[in-house]
Amino acid sequence: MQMKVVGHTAVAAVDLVKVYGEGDTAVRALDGVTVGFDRGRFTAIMGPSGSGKSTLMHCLAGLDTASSGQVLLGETDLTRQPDRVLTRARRERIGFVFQSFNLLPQLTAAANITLPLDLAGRTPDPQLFDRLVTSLGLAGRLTHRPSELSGGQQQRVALARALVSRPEVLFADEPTGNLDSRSGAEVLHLLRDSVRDLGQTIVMVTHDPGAAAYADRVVLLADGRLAGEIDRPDIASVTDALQNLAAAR
Ligand SMILES: Nc1ncnc2c1ncn2[C@@H]1O[C@H](COP(=O)(O)OP(=O)(O)OP(=O)(O)O)[C@@H](O)[C@H]1O
Repeated sequence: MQMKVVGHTAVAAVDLVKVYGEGDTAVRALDGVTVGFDRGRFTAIMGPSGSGKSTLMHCLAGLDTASSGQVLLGETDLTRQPDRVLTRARRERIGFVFQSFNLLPQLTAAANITLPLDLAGRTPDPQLFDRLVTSLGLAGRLTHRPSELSGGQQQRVALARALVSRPEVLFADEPTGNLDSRSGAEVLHLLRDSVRDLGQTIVMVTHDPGAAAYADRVVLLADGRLAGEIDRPDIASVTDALQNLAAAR
């Protein structure tokens, strides 16, 4: 199946299949998923454990290769690129925020934020850097090392690091999974602000209906297939949808 790339789609999966293993033990983690993610929108991917959320995100982000189907990042079909192009796309076009903050302990917050750009030989845009550290509440923390920062502050450094390169898509994998509820809410607010203020596109995997309620849209997966979506979700609509999916199993 060919999908026409429309200008407002930042990243899309087209009839995406991912099979782990072979023969009797093969697992069809993605079973023909077609879904697009609009530019400048915040989408959460949800579904029961084992439904394929992480696999979908990893394939969309070029961290894993699909068995068949396409992943379109803008106009680039990531499934047809050699490793070096994939590596460049991950470095230059995609941002990541993970549950574990993945900061380098020996570097200051400022050096962690600019590290990917430094490695790529690019100079950070000073205005964007200042705007991000101010809006993320990090201005007074730039010379601190990760061990001198709270979990919430470390995740905000990771967010600044992801945003400072102006990625086409920011992928967030359970970004609040290691945070207390107050720091988690702060990070979710900041994700939403980056969509509103910078036009950032965000795709987030989460188990938490409270986190998903910050998104503009929820995409539901079950057994490796698309199982519905919710526009302008709130906690009640997401909780109901997840309960319906669990009851249907
Ligand atoms: N590397 C792997 N090798 C074999 N099977 C795998 C591998 N990674 C994932 N799977 C299987 O693929 C299916 C989908 O897994 P995936 O991690 O994408 O689901 P998920 O919805 O993110 O789950 P969770 O909510 O528990 O993190 C599961 O059945 C899982 O066991």
